[in-house]
Amino acid sequence: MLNVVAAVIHNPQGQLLIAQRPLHKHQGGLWEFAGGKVDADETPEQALVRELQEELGIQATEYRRLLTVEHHYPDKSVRLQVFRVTRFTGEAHGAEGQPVLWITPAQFADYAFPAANGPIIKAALLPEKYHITPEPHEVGGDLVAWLTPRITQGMFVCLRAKTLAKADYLTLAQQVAVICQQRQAALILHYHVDLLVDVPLAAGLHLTAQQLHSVQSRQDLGLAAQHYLWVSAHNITELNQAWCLGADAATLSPIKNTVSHPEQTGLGWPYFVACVQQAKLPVYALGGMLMQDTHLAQHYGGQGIAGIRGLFS
Ligand SMILES: Nc1nc2c([nH]c(=O)n2[C@@H]2O[C@H](COP(=O)(O)OP(=O)(O)OP(=O)(O)O)[C@@H](O)[C@H]2O)c(=O)[nH]1
Ligand SMILES: [Mg+2]
Repeated sequence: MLNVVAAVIHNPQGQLLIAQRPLHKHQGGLWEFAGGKVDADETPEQALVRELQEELGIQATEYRRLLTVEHHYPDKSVRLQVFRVTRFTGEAHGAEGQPVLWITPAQFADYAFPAANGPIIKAALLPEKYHITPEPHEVGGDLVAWLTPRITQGMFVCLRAKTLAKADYLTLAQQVAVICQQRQAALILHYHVDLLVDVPLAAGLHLTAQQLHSVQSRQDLGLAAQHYLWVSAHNITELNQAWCLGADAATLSPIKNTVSHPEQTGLGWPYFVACVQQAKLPVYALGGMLMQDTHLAQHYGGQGIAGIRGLFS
């Protein structure tokens, strides 16, 4: 397996950098995330910094792991360790003569990428906060009315309503799906695997840790490639299982002690750090999170925070 690092690079305008692969190279002519092969004597982090200097003339100064993708092309197998680069010095340009572009998230559909890049593009578009809804009865019964002013562009909204019967959940999901579409937000259905076909506007599915143990593969869930699969995990074993299943992101909980689950002791940030260092998929800290924990979770290697009470404004 060829070890490769690649970088999802952000600029302060919210754009992402893509580069065109030289025609004579593997997957030539297609667009990619800058990066290249990890040398034998290098860590992935060293390779990342070196490749970005060589290919773009920039010095990466703030980055964290995003995901690992293993892909088998007919002629070679690659392991892409992808980083999110959030700060750099210098001006990015095609230092090897290759065309480079800053594009908005909506523009990804306009460019052709190698087959391995599907999950990378999805991960690149993940938000730094994952919004899980309260139960309808916790907000006076009318969750649609409660959500309507709160859903904004780019949000990922996980519709979690364990107290509702399946039929009521479906009705609610169809209503929330329309609001999400209007706001360009992504609706993630929770638990009800078979309802995805009834809510074509939904962007994906969120499995409980218990469901994770009973599902064999992503295919069994009837998900299309563009659907997001989220998983609730509570330890590193479940994070690994989630990656093997082809999940796109996971929550790790409970990080802190919470009012909602007083019987569970928080895992704590040191455990969060240990998990995200080994995880091959984007991880969100969940359990007692407040807005101000976002940067802390990212500093510790997570993609951000997930939450119910602390997150919706
Ligand atoms: N850098 C990069 N490589 C990718 C991406 N997607 C993908 O499948 N690859 C594959 O991963 C491998 C990385 O190779 P590379 O050509 O960038 O390696 P490199 O910069 O060290 O170049 P060189 O040794 O050819 O000069 C290639 O087989 C390429 O097709 C991507 O988004 N970025
Ligand atoms: Mg390269």
